[in-house]
Amino acid sequence: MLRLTGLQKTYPGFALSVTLEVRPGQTLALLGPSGSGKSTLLRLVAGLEVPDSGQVWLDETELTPLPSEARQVGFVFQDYALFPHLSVSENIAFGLREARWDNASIRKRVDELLDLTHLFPHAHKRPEQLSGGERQRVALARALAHRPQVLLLDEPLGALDLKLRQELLLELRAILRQTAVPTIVVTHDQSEAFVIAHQVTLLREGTIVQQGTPEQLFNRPKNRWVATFLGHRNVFTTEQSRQMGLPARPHLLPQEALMLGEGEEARVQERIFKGFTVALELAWRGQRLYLEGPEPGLHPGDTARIRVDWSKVVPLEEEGEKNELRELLGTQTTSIKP
Ligand SMILES: Nc1ncnc2c1ncn2[C@@H]1O[C@H](COP(=O)(O)OP(=O)(O)OP(=O)(O)O)[C@@H](O)[C@H]1O
Repeated sequence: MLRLTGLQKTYPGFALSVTLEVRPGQTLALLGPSGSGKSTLLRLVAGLEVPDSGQVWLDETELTPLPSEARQVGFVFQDYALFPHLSVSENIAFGLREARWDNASIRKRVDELLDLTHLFPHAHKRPEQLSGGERQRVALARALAHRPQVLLLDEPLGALDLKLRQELLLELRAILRQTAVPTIVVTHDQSEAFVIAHQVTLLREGTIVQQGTPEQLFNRPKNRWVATFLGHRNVFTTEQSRQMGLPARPHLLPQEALMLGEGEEARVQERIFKGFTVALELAWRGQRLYLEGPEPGLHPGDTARIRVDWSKVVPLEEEGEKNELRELLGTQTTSIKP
């Protein structure tokens, strides 16, 4: 188990302060906007930065006083940092030679990793002869070579184009599940975090805003900032909620709370064809509602009918509001009957 307890680091105009755990075999995705402190957190765990206070623990061992090379941490950097003059096999073997493994053990370990990352056909190529996705896998194999106790991946797919990212994401997920090393993956892409991680930690300006499983975060976002960051539409302020007849606090109306074709009248304002789905924007109770689904046969200017399942509406905290209040209000979800 990897534990960060009261870990703090301050730069001019920025303060990171985190406490979190990554259980054995689990992947934690660190999600947050640019500048929220994701890379700083990884660097603190890797021993590339010294914290102002707090500790990093691996099981019962405190890593904080140990230099980076003594921490048994595997790190994949955003740019992969491969050695350009070495072959794939030599890149993977590099750290093992440095650690004075014997030749037979190195050969065996490199073969295992070439197999795990499907790189056998490319073993003798140099990085410049590889595709972006292949380079990414070499960096991963190299980070895993010395059987690290912790794996840290900083935007592991960030340098790749969208299609390749999607392909490699599932592969990376499979490799991480197979290696079962506690892993922290930094990403700023919520869908990537959801696919890859058992737990997601959402960081904003150096502070953890919310953590939980992907389902917990997505289905029960804490406040409007989290809901919007995770890609939700229909996120309303207290004032907008009041106009719709909801209690006086912010709310999320998730897609599954909205039923088209029955209920109150709403005016279609926008229609966006997206291929597999069609998105509509509806004017309803003084607000704009966003709906996405199968072809509705509706166009701007048409009158639609919409029914809201109030039991599925999610009350949100005002930003900065205390957690206790949310727990109290969580029980009120089903009592909304405007
Ligand atoms: N060595 C440093 N000296 C001073 N400030 C730093 C240093 N490293 C990071 N920072 C600042 O700390 C803040 C967090 O940076 P960090 O790189 O951890 O963010 P991030 O969430 O990883 O961002 P991105 O997604 O853009 O990579 C930023 O405001 C950055 O300017």
